Amino acid sequence: MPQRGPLKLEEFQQQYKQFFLNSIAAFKAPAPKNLKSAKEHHSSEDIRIGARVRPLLEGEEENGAIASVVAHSDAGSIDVHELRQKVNFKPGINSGSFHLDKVYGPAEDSEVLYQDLFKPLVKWAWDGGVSTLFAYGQTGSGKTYSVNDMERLAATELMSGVLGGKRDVYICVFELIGNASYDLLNDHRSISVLEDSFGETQLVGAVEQQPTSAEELLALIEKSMAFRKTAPTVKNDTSSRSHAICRIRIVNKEFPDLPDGVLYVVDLAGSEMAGDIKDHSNDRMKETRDINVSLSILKDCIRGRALVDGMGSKKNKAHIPFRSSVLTKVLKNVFDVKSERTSKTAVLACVKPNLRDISATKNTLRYAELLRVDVPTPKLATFDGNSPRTWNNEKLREWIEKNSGSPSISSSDLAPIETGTQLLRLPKAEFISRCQKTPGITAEHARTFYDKLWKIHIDSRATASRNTDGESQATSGTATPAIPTTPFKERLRPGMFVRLDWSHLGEEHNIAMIMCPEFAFENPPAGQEEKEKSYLCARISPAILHDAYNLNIEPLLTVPLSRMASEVFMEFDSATRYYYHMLP
Ligand SMILES: Nc1ncnc2c1ncn2[C@@H]1O[C@H](COP(=O)(O)OP(=O)(O)OP(=O)(O)O)[C@@H](O)[C@H]1O
Repeated sequence: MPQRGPLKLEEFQQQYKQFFLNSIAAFKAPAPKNLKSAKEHHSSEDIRIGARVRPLLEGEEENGAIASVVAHSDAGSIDVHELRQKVNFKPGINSGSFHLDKVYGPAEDSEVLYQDLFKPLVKWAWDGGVSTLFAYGQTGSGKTYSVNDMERLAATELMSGVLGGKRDVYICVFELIGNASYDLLNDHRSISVLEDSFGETQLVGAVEQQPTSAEELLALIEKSMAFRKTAPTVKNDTSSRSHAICRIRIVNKEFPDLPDGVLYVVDLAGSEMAGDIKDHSNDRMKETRDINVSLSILKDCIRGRALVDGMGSKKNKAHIPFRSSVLTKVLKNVFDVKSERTSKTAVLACVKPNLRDISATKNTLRYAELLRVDVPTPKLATFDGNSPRTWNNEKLREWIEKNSGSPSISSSDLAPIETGTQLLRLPKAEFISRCQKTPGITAEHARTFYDKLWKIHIDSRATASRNTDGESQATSGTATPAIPTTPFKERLRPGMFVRLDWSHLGEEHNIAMIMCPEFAFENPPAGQEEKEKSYLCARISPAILHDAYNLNIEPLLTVPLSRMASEVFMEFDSATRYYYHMLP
């Protein structure tokens, strides 16, 4: 019977189910658009973006749900199909494909996902690095299910001793709701996220537990989940309305002075679409908006970090707005480009297969695709014997054999495939344990060799930056020397921050930004030329955020040169619109 008027969506989907399934079977995905040459571009090695399509659940199948998402694990792509009613009331199909680093279909179990995506992160943290797994997706898409399985498998690996070496494991689990944070291992007590004077994020008031077996570790994770705030949403009756963060800190007992490994597992709050929140209370609407804003900032941070890693030496020029949300502030050492530690990140976008949820699925996959940043494949710079960053594996191995003392460290144990840059990125504990695979190499010997490699690297960077400064001076022809060793009073310029030697201003208020010389716009009064040179300066004052400062244009201070004590380095964060101290 030809259709004469519009059908209700559910009826329409059921009536044309077979047409839809046939169209899906006949669909051939087009080649991805804008595919850049693999030689010139690659997705970041340290940030892997994957997606998992969960199976249709029993109840969903009984209710006539239609699977409309097809995962192609080999090709790393997911096809998404939408059944639509044309203007003439006939059925049509809209299909599209998303391309990610890894894709897992409904038939693939969590073990495959663990081996592929999460196990390398667990090993990285065990070796002293920073690793993070994010699970993201619509409510009810399987985030908690996947995260629980990853934690279970990781707990067994971390506590069974198979990873080698002696470590103590500490766990802390907390949740973030808006700007508030709560300890999930300590009766849901409130905790504070603060940055200390070393720039490290501290969870003040959070309790860390030290499990001694996989069972204890899992029991703690389970206990924490019971405290997690849940409230019913339209899509999932026990939807998580908070970001839950499980932080596992791994202390290397053999080298306690080395930085601890950190493994974060972040079960992000379910994202909801406008249609799903229309019946919510104002509080719930605000909560949902906060969640969506924090997910958007997280996206900027993950993309920013991938771009920075891909840009290499230009990294100080990039801005990553990690201070803009509590979630990304907590994960500062994952995103802060000034942190010398290399971090590895995996994102798992979880989606439902149902036709009914296709819009949310497309949003999730679009978000995941945005996180996957193609970066230029680094070209190895011209070989320089004094710069490890320019060494390919062959040159690096030659150098190791000749320079690692007696007995010499086996280069095939220390750097079987790595280039100089890759070896420099290894966590120190991993470097030492690789050296110790050579018989007769002590930890002391390995440490000294690590320091030797790093000394050459740092010297080569200092030389390069001196050369660059020299070049920029020569090309700009400016008389102002750019080398930091020049006394700051000889290179004053508008925008420079200086600490003032005026005790009455107080510790926190004695920094100012130079605007211009005192008589930049008018002639000095007669006799004034003879006096000491002064500058108009704008003072900065502490803001409400910790360690943040405001710039006060009014009233300007007139500061004589003799009252300027030292240069201060500050950076402007456009997201919070505050200034922060930074290292020179
Ligand atoms: N891969 C899977 N295999 C079988 N069942 C799954 C799978 N993934 C999820 N499920 C089931 O789907 C339902 C929803 O999953 P889950 O609670 O993990 O969703 P969620 O994304 O964490 O939702 P929310 O954000 O609302 O907490 C659960 O009943 C879970 O057991």
